[in-house]
Order: sequence, then structure tokens, then C-alpha cells
Amino acid sequence: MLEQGTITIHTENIFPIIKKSLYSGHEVFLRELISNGVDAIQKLKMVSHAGEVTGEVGEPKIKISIDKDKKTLSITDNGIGMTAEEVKKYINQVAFSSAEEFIQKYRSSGDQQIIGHFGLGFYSSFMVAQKVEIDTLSYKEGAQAVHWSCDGSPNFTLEDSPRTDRGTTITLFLQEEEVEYVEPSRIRQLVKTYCDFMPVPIELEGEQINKQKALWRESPRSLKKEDYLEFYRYLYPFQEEPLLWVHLNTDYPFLLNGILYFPKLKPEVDVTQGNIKLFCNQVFVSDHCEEIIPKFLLPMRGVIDSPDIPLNVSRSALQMDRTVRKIADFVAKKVGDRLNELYRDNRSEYISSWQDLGTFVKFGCMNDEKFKKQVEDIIIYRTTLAVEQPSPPATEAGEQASPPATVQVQTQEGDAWQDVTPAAQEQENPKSQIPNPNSEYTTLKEYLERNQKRHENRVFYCSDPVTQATYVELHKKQGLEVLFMDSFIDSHFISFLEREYKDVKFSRVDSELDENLLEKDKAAEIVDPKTNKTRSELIKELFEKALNKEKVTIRTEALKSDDPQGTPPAMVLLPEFLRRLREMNALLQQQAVQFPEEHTLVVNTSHPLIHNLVNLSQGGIVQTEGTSPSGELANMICHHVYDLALMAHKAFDAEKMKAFLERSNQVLTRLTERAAS
Ligand SMILES: Nc1ncnc2c1ncn2[C@@H]1O[C@H](COP(=O)(O)OP(=O)(O)OP(=O)(O)O)[C@@H](O)[C@H]1O
Repeated sequence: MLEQGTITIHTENIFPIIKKSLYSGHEVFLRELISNGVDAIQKLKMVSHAGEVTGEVGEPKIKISIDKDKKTLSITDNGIGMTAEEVKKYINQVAFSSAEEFIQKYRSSGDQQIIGHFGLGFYSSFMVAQKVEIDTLSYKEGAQAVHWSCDGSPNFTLEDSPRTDRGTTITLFLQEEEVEYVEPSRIRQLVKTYCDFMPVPIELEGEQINKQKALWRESPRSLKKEDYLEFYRYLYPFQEEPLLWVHLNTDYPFLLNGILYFPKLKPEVDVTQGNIKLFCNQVFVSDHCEEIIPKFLLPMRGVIDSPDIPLNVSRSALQMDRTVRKIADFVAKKVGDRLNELYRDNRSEYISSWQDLGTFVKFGCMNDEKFKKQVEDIIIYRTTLAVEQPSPPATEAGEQASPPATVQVQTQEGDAWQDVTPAAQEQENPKSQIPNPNSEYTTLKEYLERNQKRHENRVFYCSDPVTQATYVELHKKQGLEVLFMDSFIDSHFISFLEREYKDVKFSRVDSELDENLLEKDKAAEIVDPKTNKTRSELIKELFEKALNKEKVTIRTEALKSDDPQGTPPAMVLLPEFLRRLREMNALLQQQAVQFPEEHTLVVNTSHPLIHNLVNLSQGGIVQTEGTSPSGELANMICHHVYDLALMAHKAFDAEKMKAFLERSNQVLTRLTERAAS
């Protein structure tokens, strides 16, 4: 017997705490022990470089062995090893005091939510083991191998060991309730989760079970598009390919490496849940980076690896941490740079990814002032106008640069990114990335400048290209440019833009008819000599009577057009302000937006159908004998015109649809009767 002793501890009864309540998942013990093995191997490399190792260093390796009968699990490394003195110092004193320190912190934080539970180190093995043994042989010349044993009480024994290989074996005699760790499948799963990217091969049953290569630690210059894509597929199997990525790489004022990918956004993705994996020196820490990554970038995926993120503090303290805040700013800035880069160098790809990128960017602008400044000029909108695309930037030699096959940019800080090759992407995914190949995109600034003369500071937009198609067409025909702002974030983004650019007002195409769309005084001619009524007044009266709806305001206007048949006979308008108010209320009460009973029906006095309708009603003297066949038909057609206008705004329920179809048939029957007679 070499030595027996008692470990000095200041916190009484440290073991029960370690054993029971410290970690919600005891499994992290494996990560801690394997990390120690990796450290020992790296230390050996260092002393070897310094010429202090005699003999072969050999291939670094960590081996996990399981003995199901004895219920033991051992982790062996061929690293630096320890002498008896070192075991006493590093295990009995250092490891213990760091464990104690950890527990103090853990208790005082009063928070179970410690990110990653790092730093308990060697003593975390007592969470799952009733006894732990160390067999170790130091690299030092003439060192004697030692055997340390501790049964979970503060008492230990230290004696000579027959071990002849340099390195360390930690053997855990598992507690009854922790025997799951003798299952190879469980060990494989844990290694894959926590140790997959550790830089040393980890072996179980004669097989390497970790990937080992951490792509984010490699130089971006040496990586190809396929390397990034393959890595993404490895991290997120069975997912759609990412849109683009950012390779982060900095060592000042903090150390940080990582690769962040922009995924294609799916509606079912919870954007408040982080998907980025946090590592510390290639050791997995957590899937939850919510405190570190700016909120708007949470839907990004990939890896962030930084030893400078404090891991043994509560989540709220983490949020307040200065380094963490700097890291968040750094990540946002790099993402902004990357977007600017793509906008400048590969506009077509930027546009084709915009549907997904746009959401990040807009959300980012609303949440982060600095990010907003960085990207405000590259926010684009699909427009009804055919805009000339700016030509690609000229190279220094003054030639036009054709888009390179892959774009790699090395910035001052040394971080780099790699573009998806446009040609290759198209081959793999023909055209599907491009939302609408015929559409053009513009920035708000360009829009405002272009339209300054006709409608200064007023933006016409469409939030639903299908239902608002008529309105869009009307604007288009009169040369009024409309922006499509139809993603789910756009209604909030519009309010944000109006706060940002105080003079600019956004009007949805169906909210009001701009004077550019109207022909004034066209329907002012008197068409009823008996009453001196104008065409416009007659039409208004006709509709008011036919519809008999107090809450619907009838307005008559002559829509400008070279081809009146091509304009709608009537349209429903919902004033912008009131509509937004309703939308907001619905949102607050978590209800669907109801179509308001109060709205305006604009009847287009220029439309041939409306002309005919006046003639028809006059012929049938609808005013006096509402039941005459012509009067009835005119009445039905008024309803019909109104329904057609309504359809752009709301889906009909079964009853309304039935009535609409019945009336359609009746109207058609009557019209065919007339035509035939
Ligand atoms: N496999 C090993 N080979 C050599 N030395 C080891 C090994 N495991 C532990 N040690 C020594 O014991 C010390 C304490 O280990 P422990 O895991 O408790 O803390 P740590 O590794 O220093 O830090 P951390 O708290 O981050 O784990 C280590 O610093 C190291 O000197």
C-alpha cells in the first residue's frame, strides 16, 4: 500500500450532491472523461515537441471498454499520464477543489439552467459510479505507474500499478441504477452527441465511433462547396439543402470559429427555438444558443465554437455577459457582411434566396439597429415594374466581372465564406429556387426615387397576389408601380418602415383609388331628363336600392383605361388605417381577421357592364316597378357585381356560395332568353 488518505473538502458532503441532483442528465460524465483524455494527449504532443519525450509517442487514441459482467466502463488514453505526485495534486486537490467551486457557484446561482454544465471534470464520474479507479503511467522517464481508488467517500487509496503503457485508464464501477452505460449503443449515442468532433479517434469494440473532423476549424480556403453541404447534411440529415453559409473565424477580441447556414424556412419551424449547436473546443455543449445568438438569427443552423463563452453561469448571467454580447454583435455583423457580399457579387442568387433570407433580414432590422444600418439598402421587394438589373461590378482592370463559379472572400479578420455556385445550384435544383423568374426586384429607395413625381412618398403594395390581382392589374395598367409585400412578416415590417421613414406612407392596392387611376367628371352627364340625374347618381341609387345594405357605402368612379372592358366593374375598398386596426385587434385577440361589414363598393361607371345596367334598369323602370323582368335582372346583376368584387377579399361560406351559383345560373338563363328572343 503506497498511501491512504482523506480528500480535504470544504463543502461537507460533496458526493451526494454530485451523485444526485447536480445534473439533470448524468450522461455528461462521459464527455468530461473523454475531454480529459484528449487534453492529456494534447499535452503529450506539446512536451514531445519540446523534446521531453523519450521513445515513441504513437498514434493518439482514446479507447472505451465495457465489461457487462463486472458493470464497469473504462476510458483509456495514451496521453501524458500522471505520476503519484500528480495524482495527489491534480486529482485529490485540483479536481476536487474545482468540483467544489463549481458546486458553490451552482448553488449560489439558484438556477438549474446552467448552460452545458461544464467544469466539474473528473469528479462527475461519481454521478454514475460507486467506485472509480485510475491506472496511470506518466511519460516521464523512470516513472512508476500508480493505481488510485476511491469509493465515493472522501477516502482514497494510492498504490503502485503494474501498468506498462504510458497513459491513463479511468475505470468506473457503475451504480446499480446507472447500468445503462454498459450498453454499447448508449455509449455510441453519447459519443456522437458530445464527442463527435473531438480531434482524437475514439474507439469502441475495435471501431472508431466519432467523426473527428471539425470542419469549422479548417481553413475556409481549403474547403469546397461540397464540403460545406456534406457537413450540413451530416448535422441535419434529411433536410433541404441550405441557401448559403457564413464561415466565422476570429481570434480577437475573443476566439470563435463556426459555420452558420441559412436554411430554407419552413412554416412549421419554430423561429424562437435555436438550432445552432454550441461547442467549446470541439466539445459539444448545448443545442440552445438562445442567449448567445441574436434572436433574429435563431433560425440559422450550424456550429459556433468558442472557449470564451462562460459556461458555468446561469442563462440570465450569460445574456448580460460582455463577451457574449460582443459575440452576438460579431455574428450579426458577419451575417450582414455576407448578405452584402452576395447582393453585390451574385445578385441573381441573392434574389433567388430572398424569399427565405428576407424574413431573417426584416426581422433583424426590426430587432437590431446596427444590423438594420448594415442591410437597409439591400432589402428588396418584388415589383410590378420591369427594372433594369444593374450590371455586374467592374473589376479593377475595368472589365465586367462575370460571376465566378465560386466566390470566396477573405476579410480582414480572416473569416471567409463560400458561395453556392449559381450554375451548379441550378443544375441540382433547376429554377425551383427562383420564386418567379419573370419578376423583378427593387429597393425601397429606388422605388421612391422612381415614383417621386407621380406619388411622392407613397408606396402601393400588394399583400396577396392572388386575391388582389385585379387591383394590381389596375395599377399596372396606369403605370403605377406596386410592390409585393406578401410574406408573413411584411405587415409588421410595413409599420416598422413607416416609423423609420416618417414621410413615407404605404397603401395597399385595395385601400384607396389613387387619383392617377380615375377619370374625373366622366359620369357627370345627365342621363335622366325627368329627374336631372347624372349617370353617376343613377348608378349609385341603383346599387343602393338593389343591395340595400346600410353599412356598405356605394361610390361611383370612372376608372381610367383605354379598354374599359379590361377594368373591373366594381371593387371593394378597405381603408388602410381601419384595416390595419382590425388586423391588429385580431392579432391581439388571436382571432382570424374578419371581413368588415362596413366597407366601400366602388362602382366603375366606365365599365360597359355598368352602362348596360343603367340602360336595363331604365328600360325596366326599376325605380317604380321593382318586379318587372328587366328590373329584376338589373337587381340580380347588381348583387352579382358586388359578389364578384367581394370575392377578392373573402372566401364565401357554403350558403353564400350556393346563393352565388344559383344567381349565376338565373342571370345566365335570363340573358340567354333575351338573346334568343
Ligand atoms: N486522463 C488524464 N490524463 C492525465 N491527467 C489527467 C487526466 N484526467 C485528469 N487529469 C488531471 O487532473 C486534473 C483535474 O481534472 P478535472 O477534469 O477535474 O479538471 P480539468 O480537466 O483541469 O478542468 P475541467 O474542469 O475543465 O474538466 C486535470 O487538469 C489533469 O491535470
